[in-house]
Amino acid sequence: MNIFVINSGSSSIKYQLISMPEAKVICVGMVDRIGLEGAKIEYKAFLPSGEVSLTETKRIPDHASGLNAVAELLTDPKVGVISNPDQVHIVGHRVVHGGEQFSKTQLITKEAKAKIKELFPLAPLHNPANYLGIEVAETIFTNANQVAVFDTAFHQTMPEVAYRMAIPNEFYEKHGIRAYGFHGTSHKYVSEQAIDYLGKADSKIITVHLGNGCSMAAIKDGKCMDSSMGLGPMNGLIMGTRAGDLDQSVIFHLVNQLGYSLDEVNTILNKKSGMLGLTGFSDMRDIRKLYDEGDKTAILAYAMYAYRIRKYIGAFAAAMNGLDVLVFTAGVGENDRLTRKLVCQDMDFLGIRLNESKNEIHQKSLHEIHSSDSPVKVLVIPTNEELEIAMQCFELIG
Ligand SMILES: Nc1ncnc2c1ncn2[C@@H]1O[C@H](COP(=O)(O)OP(=O)(O)O)[C@@H](O)[C@H]1O
Ligand SMILES: CC(=O)OP(=O)(O)O
Ligand SMILES: [Mg+2]
Repeated sequence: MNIFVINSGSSSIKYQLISMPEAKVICVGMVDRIGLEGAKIEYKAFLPSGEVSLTETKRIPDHASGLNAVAELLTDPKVGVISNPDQVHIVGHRVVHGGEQFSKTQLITKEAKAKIKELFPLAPLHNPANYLGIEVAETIFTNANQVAVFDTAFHQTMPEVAYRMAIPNEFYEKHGIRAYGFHGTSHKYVSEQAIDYLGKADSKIITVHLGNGCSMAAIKDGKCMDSSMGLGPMNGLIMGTRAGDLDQSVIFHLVNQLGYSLDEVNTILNKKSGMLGLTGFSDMRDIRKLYDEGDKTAILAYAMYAYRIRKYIGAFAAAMNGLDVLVFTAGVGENDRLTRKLVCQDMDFLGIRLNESKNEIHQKSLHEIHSSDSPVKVLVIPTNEELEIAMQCFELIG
């Protein structure tokens, strides 16, 4: 059974065609910089005759043209992996916000689509792009089942004490204002990998997902107990372009004293803050270069980025009354040794002892980076949201 997974973001589409149940990747790629100068499509296919990789730079005005271009590559007589779209049996979509309506993977029906649309205001950077991905996929893969896998679903086990906010009850009861948590597919995938690796289902785990968006989860006995993200994917950690936790009075000050509109404040906090606001760059590789040159803004930004993560480690260890495993994942977590080193420094009181030379070795698979006497295991685990989505689709329909 062929499952085509679409991870549709605000300016990119990541995709994989996976054959299940053997979890064999048939092709993988990404459409980047949609609607911007220098848009490109990356495509890598594993054909019986060998591997084919190509990058096409072309105008991609919107998600629809991006997905159509990918579908053309999939069925291309030379580099394609299928002869027509009907050879895709399921299309699995990452949908970021599922609210309280969706705590599980869901077949996409008319009603489900309407509910996903209702959630646009809660994840304005993500859900509209996810929705568009569904609409376009329905026109290309007309005979496939369309399935939604929600970022919020894994976090639905959080206890009320963690997800409720101390504002008047009616806002929760009538309007669903509460913490939801995001990147759940990734937190679920890496925590299950950690449990399998250690052979201990009743572990107390903290997963640290550091990509463009960053979040942490507290996971006890395989269940999510808390998340650093809230109503939308904005708060908690310092991210590429998002501020994370912020004193609410900053918003009122920006509006009432400095004259910004609420829309402008939203753009500032979502797109112009975080590492970008502090250093002028959102990509950690650029910031690392500045850091190595001794740039003071980069040194401070790195210190703040790590400090925020450290505070959440303390909080989540307290929430679970202990900690067995700390997991780093996603682009920064898997690759940036400096971040891991700064996070784990002086965490001895919690039982976290990093082995600095192990931390420096780059490996593309699950590996340990703690010292042999460390009570807490520290693991780097590559995430694979696309594979997790394919597995959940297969479980639902296959
Ligand atoms: N070798 C590396 N060293 C440091 N940071 C890296 C490296 N590779 C990727 N990254 C970081 O990972 C981020 C993207 O992570 P990713 O998980 O792909 O995010 P997203 O899914 O949110 O787009 C980039 O912005 C970059 O900062
Ligand atoms: C939920 C979220 O922040 O997603 P991303 O990291 O893909 O922006
Ligand atoms: Mg991601």
